[in-house]
Amino acid sequence: MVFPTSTAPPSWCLVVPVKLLAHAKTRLAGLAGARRAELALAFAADTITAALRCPRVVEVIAVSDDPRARELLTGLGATVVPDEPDAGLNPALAHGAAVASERRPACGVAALSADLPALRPDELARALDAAAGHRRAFVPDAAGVGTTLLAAAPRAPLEPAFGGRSRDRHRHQGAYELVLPGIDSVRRDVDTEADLAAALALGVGARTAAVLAELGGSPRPAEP
Ligand SMILES: Nc1nc2c(ncn2[C@@H]2O[C@H](COP(=O)(O)OP(=O)(O)OP(=O)(O)O)[C@@H](O)[C@H]2O)c(=O)[nH]1
Ligand SMILES: C=C(OP(=O)(O)O)C(=O)O
Repeated sequence: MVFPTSTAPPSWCLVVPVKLLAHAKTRLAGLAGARRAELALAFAADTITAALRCPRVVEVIAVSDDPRARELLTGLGATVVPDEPDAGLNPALAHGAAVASERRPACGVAALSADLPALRPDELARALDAAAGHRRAFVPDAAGVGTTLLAAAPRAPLEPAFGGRSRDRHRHQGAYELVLPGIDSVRRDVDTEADLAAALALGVGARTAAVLAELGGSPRPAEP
């Protein structure tokens, strides 16, 4: 997207939900065994590292009660807030969005899945730039069933409806569906071993690559 020279591109505050690692990525238990929590944390860390490198992103707010996640993600530069009201994914996202709006009232707020280990900052910028023209907009996941990014303009309510077939839910709510070329890494969430193979083909971040290497694979890290 081209912005007039006198106008800065819109800035965004991202909200990234990270549930207790012991309960995360259960569909990867066969692959990761006892390292499943480690792998879930690596996904979140790579997602947030890429998000923080995106020039449109001024702050990443991780919503998590997991002590290991809180420590690592704070060290990466995220702002970490408690998982309130402790009522599941969408209430956690609404809480993070409220914190984001209070801290950054001039910014758009976008919820981003924590399981995007191949995420690239330039592709995230492309998606956020496309979202900027809309009150609410979303990116469907690679399978076309769920959602990986839900964005709201400054002062617009986020109204997250993630979980299961959230693509249909967000569409029926009236959020604009972003259908764009060149955002594969934003859409590539990883729930299953097949998803992970697809993410590896795109190139995963360093922390995911390291955990997979310890598990015996030979992943291809993403370009910096
Ligand atoms: N803070 C917070 N994040 C959540 C909660 N539930 C899910 N998430 C996050 O939402 C995203 C999607 O999570 P799910 O699909 O429910 O679970 P998952 O751990 O990815 O995978 P499965 O165990 O295979 O279902 C991930 O980033 C999770 O960390 C919650 O109650 N609180
Ligand atoms: C929560 C979601 O993702 P998943 O369950 O696929 O991780 C979603 O797509 O709304």
